[in-house]
Amino acid sequence: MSSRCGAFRTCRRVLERAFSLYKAHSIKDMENTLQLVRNIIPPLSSTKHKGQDGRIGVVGGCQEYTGAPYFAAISALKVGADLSHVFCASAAAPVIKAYSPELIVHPVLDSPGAVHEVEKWLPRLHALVVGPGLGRDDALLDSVKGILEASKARDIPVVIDADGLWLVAQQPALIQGYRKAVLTPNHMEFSRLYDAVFRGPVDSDDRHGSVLRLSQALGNVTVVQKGEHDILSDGQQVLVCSQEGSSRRCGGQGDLLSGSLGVLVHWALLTGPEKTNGSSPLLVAAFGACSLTRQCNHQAFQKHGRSTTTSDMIAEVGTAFSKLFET
Ligand SMILES: NC(=O)C1=CN([C@@H]2O[C@H](COP(=O)(O)OP(=O)(O)OC[C@H]3O[C@@H](n4cnc5c(N)ncnc54)[C@H](OP(=O)(O)O)[C@@H]3O)[C@@H](O)[C@H]2O)[C@@H](O)CC1
Ligand SMILES: Nc1ncnc2c1ncn2[C@@H]1O[C@H](COP(=O)(O)OP(=O)(O)OP(=O)(O)O)[C@@H](O)[C@H]1O
Ligand SMILES: [Mg+2]
Repeated sequence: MSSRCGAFRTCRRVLERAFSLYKAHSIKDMENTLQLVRNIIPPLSSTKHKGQDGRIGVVGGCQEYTGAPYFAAISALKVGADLSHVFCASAAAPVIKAYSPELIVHPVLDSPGAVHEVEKWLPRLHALVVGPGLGRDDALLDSVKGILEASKARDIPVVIDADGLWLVAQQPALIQGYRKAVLTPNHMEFSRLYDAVFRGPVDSDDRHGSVLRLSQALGNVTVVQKGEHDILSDGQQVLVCSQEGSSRRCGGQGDLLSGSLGVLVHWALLTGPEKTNGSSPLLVAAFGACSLTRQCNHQAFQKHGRSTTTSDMIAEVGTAFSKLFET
């Protein structure tokens, strides 16, 4: 048998597995995957010290966008991280600090030594969320490139969202093959990434195939395409999250998702694949963050209807988490 033939068969097996999973993704499958999420959640215990359940860093926040990094960082805390840092441009720092005394805010991203300033903290961080409210200034993006390289060198998991995905679309090699990266594109961000990698437009009739292919082309980086249903793949499996949300599409929901995912990724990697039934821990973590965000949206909408905002959703994180994962 030629190696080309073997590769074709392997590829077909992966596709068949992925497609059968997609087709079979019923309420029962959702419940089974939620059970895997429950397995990665660390017990609350009086023997643990501060920091053990997660020290998360968010890289983002500039003059224009201060809400996005705040939403991501506060969501990480509300989900259960012990400490949440924000590394932002100096103009954003006082604003973010004023939103919350709970966040540790470093006004370093636009300083000449930005990479070094963030690198100093990396040994103390369990995961980074890169991109919410980062903006697209070339100098900031250049520093973020250095921060990503430094995180990879230390094997730190990274969730890449928003303008972090803009950077990855310019330079896919930055995360190529880094298995501890999760990308969380919205509709537009996914199209941009797909176009950058395949030099052609997405087939909008084949969302799950597109997500699977993008993950494979990037060397099995986990990809979460957000939308009416969230489609998740690690290049092997495709999962669909259809947890009931609402029709309210206020800005900032994606930031809640990426911040939550920062913590869940850390917990999932600590737990390991034995507890996720062979599925990738990162894929299970991503499914958890998608379900949680949508459940927060659902609960907030029941109370606030059309006036629902992301702050209302963040207020629901505790009860949504208990309902989904602690039943
Ligand atoms: N409070 C804050 O500080 C917040 C700050 N944020 C920060 O803003 C920065 C830019 O992020 P982003 O998401 O606006 O940029 P991007 O993905 O280029 O989208 C731009 C355009 O794409 C389109 N579009 C989007 N979805 C679509 C869909 N489903 N289907 C079809 N089209 C769709 C839509 O185009 P339009 O409809 O206007 O033509 C949209 O206007 C980033 O740093 C982020 O973190 C946010 O986090 C929010 C809270
Ligand atoms: N049409 C939809 N129906 C139901 N839920 C949706 C829909 N579109 C997005 N969502 C949910 O909203 C959340 C955020 O996805 P969205 O596509 O709005 O991200 P985003 O554009 O990055 O948000 P942000 O404004 O924070 O940047 C996800 O949990 C996703 O499942
Ligand atoms: Mg976004």
